[in-house]
Amino acid sequence: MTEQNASAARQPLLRLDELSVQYKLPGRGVLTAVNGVSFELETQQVLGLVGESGCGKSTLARAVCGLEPIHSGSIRFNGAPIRTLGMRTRPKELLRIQMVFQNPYASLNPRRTVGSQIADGLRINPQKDSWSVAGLLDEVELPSDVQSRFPHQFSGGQRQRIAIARAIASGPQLLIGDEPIASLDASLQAKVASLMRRLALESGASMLFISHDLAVVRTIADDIAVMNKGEIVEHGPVEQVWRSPRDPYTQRLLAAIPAVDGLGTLPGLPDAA
Ligand SMILES: Nc1ncnc2c1ncn2[C@@H]1O[C@H](COP(=O)(O)OP(=O)(O)OP(=O)(O)O)[C@@H](O)[C@H]1O
Repeated sequence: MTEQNASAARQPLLRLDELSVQYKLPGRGVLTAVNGVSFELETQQVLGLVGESGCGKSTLARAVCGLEPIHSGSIRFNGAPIRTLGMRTRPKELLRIQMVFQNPYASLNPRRTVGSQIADGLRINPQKDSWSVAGLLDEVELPSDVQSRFPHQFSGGQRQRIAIARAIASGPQLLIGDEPIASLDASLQAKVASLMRRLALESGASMLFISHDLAVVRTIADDIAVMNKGEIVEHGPVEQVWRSPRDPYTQRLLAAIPAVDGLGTLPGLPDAA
C-alpha cells in the first residue's frame, strides 16, 4: 500500500470540523443552531447523539446530508467536503447517506407500494445483486406479501421497519436515524433501535443515531456525543459517559432517567431515583 493510500485508508467515514449552522430569524437576527461541532465517525461505528429538544441535533443531521447551508467549519464524507445542495440535486456520494426520520411518512411515499419503494433503493445499491425486496422485508421481520400494500396499511412500528428496509436497500455507508424511535410505543423502541444497529453493521455501514433517550442509545451505540445548545459538551465511549459523566449537563440528563441499572443511583452522582 502506498503512503497516499494508507493515509486515505485511515480517513474517518465522516468528519466534522468546527461546524456551525445558523438560521436567519426574520426581524430577530441569527440563531446559531449548531456551534463549533467537531467529531469523527469511523466505518462500522455507531455514534449516539443525544440532547434535549431544540439543541440542534436535527440541524446537524440535515447539514451532514447536505440539506442545510454550512455557516463555518466543514463536513467531510469519505474525505470529500459536503456541499449544500437541494434534495433533488444530491450528488451520487450523498446517496450513500440515508436517513430514517421520526415520522416514517417523511421518507415513505403514501401513494406507492412498499415493494416499489424498497426496489427504488435497490436500484442505486452497488451490491444490488445479492439483495432482494423480499430478503430485506424478511430482515425487518415483515412477510414478503406486504410488498403490494401501501404505507397507510401498516402500524407505526411496521412503517418504521419499512422505512429502515428502504434506507438499507440503497446500500448506504452512513445510516442516520433522526429520532427514529420517538414516535413508537415504548415496548418497540429498543427493538427497532437494535434492528437499525444490526442492519447498518451487517450491511457495512456506520450509524449516527439521534435520540433524546440516553437509556436506549446506551444499548446500541459504541460512543455517545452529548449536545447542549448547539455544542457537543461531552463525547466518549458509551460506558464511560454513562458511568462517569464529566459535564454537568450530561449528569443532569442521566439523573433524569428514573433508574439506572435498577439501582436508582448513578456513579459519581447523588441518588438519582
Ligand atoms: N428552519 C429553521 N428556521 C429557524 N430556526 C430553526 C429552523 N430549524 C430549526 N430551528 C431552530 O434551531 C434550533 C435547533 O433545532 P433542531 O430541530 O435542530 O433541534 P433538535 O435537537 O433536533 O430538536 P427536536 O428533537 O425537537 O427536533 C431550535 O431552536 C429550532 O427552533
